[in-house]
This record gives sequence, C-alpha cells and structure tokens, in this order.
Amino acid sequence: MAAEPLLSVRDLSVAFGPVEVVRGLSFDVYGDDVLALVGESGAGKSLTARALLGMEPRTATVGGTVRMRTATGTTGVREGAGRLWGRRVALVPQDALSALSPVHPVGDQLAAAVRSVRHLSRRDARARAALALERVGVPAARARAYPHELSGGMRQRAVIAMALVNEPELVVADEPTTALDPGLREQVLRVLTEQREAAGAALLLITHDLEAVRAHAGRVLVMYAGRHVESGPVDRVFTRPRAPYTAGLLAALTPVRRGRRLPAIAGAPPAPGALPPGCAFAPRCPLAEDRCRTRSPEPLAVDDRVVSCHRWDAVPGSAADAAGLFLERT
Ligand SMILES: Nc1ncnc2c1ncn2[C@@H]1O[C@H](COP(=O)(O)OP(=O)(O)OP(=O)(O)O)[C@@H](O)[C@H]1O
Repeated sequence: MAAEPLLSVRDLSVAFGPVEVVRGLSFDVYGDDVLALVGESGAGKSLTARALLGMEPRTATVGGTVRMRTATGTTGVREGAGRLWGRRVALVPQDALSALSPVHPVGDQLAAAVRSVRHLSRRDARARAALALERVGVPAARARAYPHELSGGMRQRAVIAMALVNEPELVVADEPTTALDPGLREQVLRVLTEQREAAGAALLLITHDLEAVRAHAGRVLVMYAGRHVESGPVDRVFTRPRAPYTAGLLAALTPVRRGRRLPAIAGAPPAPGALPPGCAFAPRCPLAEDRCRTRSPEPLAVDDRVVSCHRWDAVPGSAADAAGLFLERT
C-alpha cells in the first residue's frame, strides 16, 4: 500500500436542509486499494460516492474536504471534483441505461469519451474504444450496437469499459451489479476488479453483497445512519469485527450456533432527521449501555482498524460468537 493516499476524505457531511444524512466521515483510498463501502439501505453510501464525484443532488449541502494526490505531489480539492469526473475519477453506476445514451452505438459513445480528454482522430479513438470493449468481453462487432440491443450483462460491461477507457486513477462503483441477474453478478464484478487492477486504478466499491466484499475488496468501511462504524482490512474485520453493528451485518454470512444464520439485524435504522442521541445504533445494539445512549462514539484506532463504538472491547473475539449476540435477541 502506498504511503500517501490517492484520495483523502475528511469530515465529509451531506445535508438536505437541516438534516445531515452523512456526518463526520473520514477515510483514505490508496492507489492500489479496493475499498468496499457497506451498510444497510439509507446509510449514506451513494451520497458519499456522489459527493466525492461532485455529483450530489443540487439540493444537498456538502461539507468537509476531499483531496486527491496529483502527479506533482500536491493535492487537489473537492472544489475541482466536477472536473475530476471522466479523467481521474470515473463512476460505474448501478443502472447501465442511465450511464449510456440510448441514441448512439456504444462504440461511438466510448470513442466520444476518449476524444473528450485526448486529441485523437476519430479513427484512433474508435480503435481505442473497441479495444476497451474487447478487454471487458464485449466483442468488437458489438461496438456498433445501441445500448438496448445489448443484454444487461453486456451493457454493464460496456459501462465498465466506459469508466476505464480514459485510464482513471479511481473508479467509484455504486452497486455495479445489483441490476443484473444473480448468476451474472460475480462474472461482471470479476471483470470490473480485473480490469481496474490491469489499469492500476483504485476502486471504491459500494455494495450490499458481503460475499463480494470478501472476494474482491482489500479494505472495508462500514457505515450506519450516515456515520463511520468500523474500517480496516477485510480479512481482519470479517474474522474479528470490533463493532457490534459490523458483527450483526456479518451474521448473515456466518453460521452461528447449530448452523443458524441471522437473516438481518432486528429493527430498522433510524430515519434521517430522527437520530437518537448518542450512538445511532444503540436502540438495536445488544451491548448498548447508558453512555451509548447519550454520547456519540468518536472514531478510535484499535489495532489494525478504526472503530466508532464505546463497547468495542466487549465484542466477542470471533465473528461467529459476535454474531451470536444478535441471535439471542431473535
Ligand atoms: N435527494 C435527496 N433528498 C433528500 N434525502 C435524500 C436524497 N437522496 C438521498 N436521501 C436520503 O439520504 C439517506 C442516504 O441515502 P443514500 O442513497 O446515500 O443511502 P445508501 O446507503 O446508498 O442506500 P442504498 O443502499 O439503499 O442505496 C437516505 O435516508 C435517503 O433517503
């Protein structure tokens, strides 16, 4: 891992009017990283990604800083984030149709993207586009197809090619395979991770699929109700979660006691604007005590990770035992 992060996010907040839906979020992405962002629906994962790209909704107010390392060693800031789009940072969205124009063949769209950042002839740009499509498994002959003429899997491959064609340093993929049939998801995700590796780009992967995180990510950041819960190396966090919320999420992966699995943590996250005082997870947490209900935990460096939980040292030492905390309550 490079000593200096490619992307540094500090105290990021995203608010709609008085309601903060992302709050005090800090993390780094390194040049060779696959960082997964996980958490239940509404945790603020997509808005975090959009804010990094300068693509947040117009009604949102973004605070904090996002800095990106430049070739000269100085840093860029979020004020320029809109301009980073397409060149240094690229997005793979959930829905391929929203990323592609319905009225142009995919090859032409890729070639236009190439020409938007490079002075190349049409022919050279088209050749580059065809190569990018071939790399992700879209045969050259399909470059002339319109998006609606491609299958869902092929379309998502084309979007991955589009994201990588201008050799970005960071790819942000927001649930890149959710819209696909389950059988195709792993295949397309593998294409994305292999291609980003070949291109030497870092990947910020937003997903609900914890198996995919285990298979493809090096580090993970768990969010709850817009805040940081736990972050660190996947192999460590998945085998020994330090925050009860992480343990509860992982319970879906870990057979606890006589093969029983927990389908989901009981209860639901709080609505934005109605967060309880203290730790937002306290009402659902089997380990919560008084201080959890009154004081919000600050991120703390513990061994190989950062954890935002007052009770981290009371979490059992294995993922299965920690998941068992939640089983007691079902
Ligand atoms: N344009 C908007 N206006 C107001 N609130 C919004 C807007 N977009 C998102 N939100 C709210 O912000 C919170 C975080 O949304 P976000 O889409 O980032 O969550 P997420 O973690 O990506 O969820 P999912 O996994 O379902 O995609 C949610 O409670 C959502 O309702």
